[in-house]
Amino acid sequence: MDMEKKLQELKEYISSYPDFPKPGILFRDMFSLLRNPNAFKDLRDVMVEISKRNIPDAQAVVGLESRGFLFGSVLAIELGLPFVPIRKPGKLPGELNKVTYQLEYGTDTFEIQKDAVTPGLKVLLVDDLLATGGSLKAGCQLIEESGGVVAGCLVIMELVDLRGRDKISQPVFSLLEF
Ligand SMILES: O=P(O)(O)OC[C@H]1O[C@H](OP(=O)(O)OP(=O)(O)O)[C@H](O)[C@@H]1O
Ligand SMILES: Nc1ncnc2[nH]cnc12
Repeated sequence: MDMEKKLQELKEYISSYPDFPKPGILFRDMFSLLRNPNAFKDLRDVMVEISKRNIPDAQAVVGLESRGFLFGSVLAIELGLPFVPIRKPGKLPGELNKVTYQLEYGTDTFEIQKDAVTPGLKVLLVDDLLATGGSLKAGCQLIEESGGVVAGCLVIMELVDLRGRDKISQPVFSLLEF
């Protein structure tokens, strides 16, 4: 596979919306890519190759609600690994671990089911997009506080100017840079 060529082509499928959802935000919409079945398949192939190459020891895929579920679940099936969700508060049953993290204004909470993370479990953490890095950092913290190890993070899009990756101490792999 010519990875660079494929990534260039995939980037063309991402639509951009100025001033959504707030003035000053340039929203990168990956649903325009998912509408094209061949582009979605190519994206899947690239995700699988990058994960196998860089995070070969992953034992589970954890996805961040909600757009992270789309890519995390595809990757889990392709890699033959369990899929585990990290959800916003009040959605998961059973015993939970929680982390509260900072948003631009205020705070939010992520939750994970305690029995989904066995001690030392090596996790591949997946989300659609890395902006300020607050969500991915909170996801890493939650996995590690639950006893797991973040072997690596994979995001489809990275907004490089926001320098979100500087907040994350674990390896971060991104497919499309904006
Ligand atoms: O790097 P950050 O500044 O934390 O931003 C990135 C996060 O923001 C979006 O999630 P959102 O909370 O909008 O959830 P959604 O996937 O449910 O739309 C996106 O899906 C990432 O999870
Ligand atoms: N600019 C952006 N586009 C799409 N999703 C986002 N989540 C956070 N920032 C975003």
